[in-house]
Amino acid sequence: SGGSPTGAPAGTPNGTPTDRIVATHELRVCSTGDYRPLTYRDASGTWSGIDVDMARDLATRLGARMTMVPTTWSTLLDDVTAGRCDLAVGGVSVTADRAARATFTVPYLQDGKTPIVRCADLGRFSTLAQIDRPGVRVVVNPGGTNERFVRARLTAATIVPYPDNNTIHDTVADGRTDLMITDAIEARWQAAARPDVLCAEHPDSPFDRSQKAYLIPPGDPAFVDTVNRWLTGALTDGTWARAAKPWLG
Ligand SMILES: O=C(O)C(=O)C[C@]1(C(=O)O)C=C[C@@H](O)C=C1
Repeated sequence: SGGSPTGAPAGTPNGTPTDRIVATHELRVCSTGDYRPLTYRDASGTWSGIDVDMARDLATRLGARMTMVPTTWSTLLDDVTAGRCDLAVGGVSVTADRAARATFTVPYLQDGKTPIVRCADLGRFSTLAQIDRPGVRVVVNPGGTNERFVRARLTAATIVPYPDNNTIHDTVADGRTDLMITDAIEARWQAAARPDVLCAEHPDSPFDRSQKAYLIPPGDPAFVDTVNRWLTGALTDGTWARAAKPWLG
């Protein structure tokens, strides 16, 4: 099943998730591995994170094994639309450009952008007016909504691109940069990981609001339904809470 009238695979150049999962019993999960507490790939290549555990639970429910497919924030959408994975997880924000080319599940988290600063600087970089001044160095990981936010909202501050989102917070901690603007769940986690050094500025009242969801290749509404049913259940039956506990306490 799943073939288009021309015989070419439906959905993406690599067929649909449903067809692939039925044929291979494998769930291929794209993730960047650089966004704790949601997705993390350590130096030895071991994956962890709330969304990684969630994807593993989905795979189990599908009778499939999970294979992680490393991606980056700049290439995630192309990897999904090309069908290089069946699902992308790990803090993916619902955006119009992504929704135009692929399909989001129901959202599982509300979030928003907030500064992460040296605790010694708490209160200095709280508002965008305080941040958007000459000489203020704002570090940003490329390719995602963090970059989009700072490039849209800051004109006077110096935007410092930094490629490795697993070590980017070190640049704030040791003074190479002044702050990062990122999702509150990340700001809170990084601040908790380095108490008295890194502080989340106002994570309960972020600059904007966004929703996190999982992203599915286009053209497989049956798979979207399956994942939505699983996700809706997982949010209420304790599956999400169990995945979150080791990270969020
Ligand atoms: O692109 C998105 O949707 C994200 O929310 C991912 C994003 C980003 O905005 O760059 C968010 C926080 C992490 O620091 C890494 C990536």
